[in-house]
Amino acid sequence: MASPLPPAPVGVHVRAPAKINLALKVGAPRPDGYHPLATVYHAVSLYDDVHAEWAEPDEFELEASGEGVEQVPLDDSNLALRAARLLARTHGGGDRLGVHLTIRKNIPVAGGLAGGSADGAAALLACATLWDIDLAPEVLRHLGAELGSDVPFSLMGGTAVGSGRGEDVAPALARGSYHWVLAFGQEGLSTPAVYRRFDELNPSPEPPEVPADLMNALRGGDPYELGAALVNDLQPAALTLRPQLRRVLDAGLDLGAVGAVVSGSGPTCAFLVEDEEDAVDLSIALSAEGVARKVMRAGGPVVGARVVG
Ligand SMILES: C[C@@](CO)(OP(=O)(O)O)[C@H](O)COP(=O)(O)OP(=O)(O)OC[C@H]1O[C@@H](n2ccc(N)nc2=O)[C@H](O)[C@@H]1O
Ligand SMILES: Nc1ncnc2c1ncn2[C@@H]1O[C@H](COP(=O)(O)OP(=O)(O)O)[C@@H](O)[C@H]1O
Repeated sequence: MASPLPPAPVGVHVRAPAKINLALKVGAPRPDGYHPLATVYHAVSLYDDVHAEWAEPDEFELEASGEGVEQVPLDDSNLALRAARLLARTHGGGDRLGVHLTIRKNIPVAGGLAGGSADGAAALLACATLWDIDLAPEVLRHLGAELGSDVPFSLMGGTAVGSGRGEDVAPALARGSYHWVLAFGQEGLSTPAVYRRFDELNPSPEPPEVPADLMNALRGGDPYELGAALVNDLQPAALTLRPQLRRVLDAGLDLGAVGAVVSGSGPTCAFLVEDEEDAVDLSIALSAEGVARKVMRAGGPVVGARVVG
């Protein structure tokens, strides 16, 4: 007797990574209010998971659980729901599609780690797979840019240079893998508020450029060079809004990190160390200092949003 066919998949599971900005250079606001950026994104091994399952036609449903879930909007402003609706509207071919999305969060909300963007990217890919909509990666990234400036990078992953408002991404020439320790803040920071404070602190910033020393360090793959080259123009703004972050950064450096930087608009602080052993040591020591809500290890670069299983 022929063996029975495997059951049809009932859903799609996509995993998408957090990012840190190894460099974040910011210019003066454009007429549309966005700031021109020259940034180097780096995807790290801290992930949100999104499951997509069929729902009734025109039904778009969402549930969420995990880290910081009480701060995740469950209405139409959620980036995963927005992604599903955008894809259905633009590439659904007039079909009455529907989806039930389940988000499992590990990336802290409003942490400067692009957790919402990861969910948006994951939902785009999960729905495209579920609904059998075959799109080229650049088309998916183009759709992602409509959701948020960081979403195209969440799809791409790796280490990449971001320009425009951050949505134009191109893989960076980078060697090696890096060990990070991440220190989460007590409360999130609002990205628009940090950009506004940047404007107050920098009335006429230079046009942003990716720092040559950082690109050289990435080409060489040396953590010490990379540690010395980490830079974030939003860091002074984040520090004036959250002065206690200075203590976190200093504690990590005193305890042996080879580099320290606030990730994006903060408040997560990212520490670079030489190897896995140093990452274990630093994460234990930093936890014992009691300066952060939670301390985690992560490696990078990792791939962008991917279907799992
Ligand atoms: C600061 C960065 C650095 O990678 O990351 P996070 O700290 O949020 O993770 C990003 O620029 C955040 O990107 P993202 O969170 O996707 O922002 P968007 O949804 O596009 O925009 C939210 C708001 O941030 C401000 N914004 C964002 C991007 C940009 N280049 N200039 C801006 O001024 C605007 O006030 C905008 O209304
Ligand atoms: N799926 C989502 N997960 C987290 N936040 C989301 C999501 N969808 C929309 N948001 C909104 O996006 C804001 C920024 O969240 P997030 O992407 O986690 O931080 P950041 O922009 O600092 O990287 C949150 O405060 C929340 O209001």
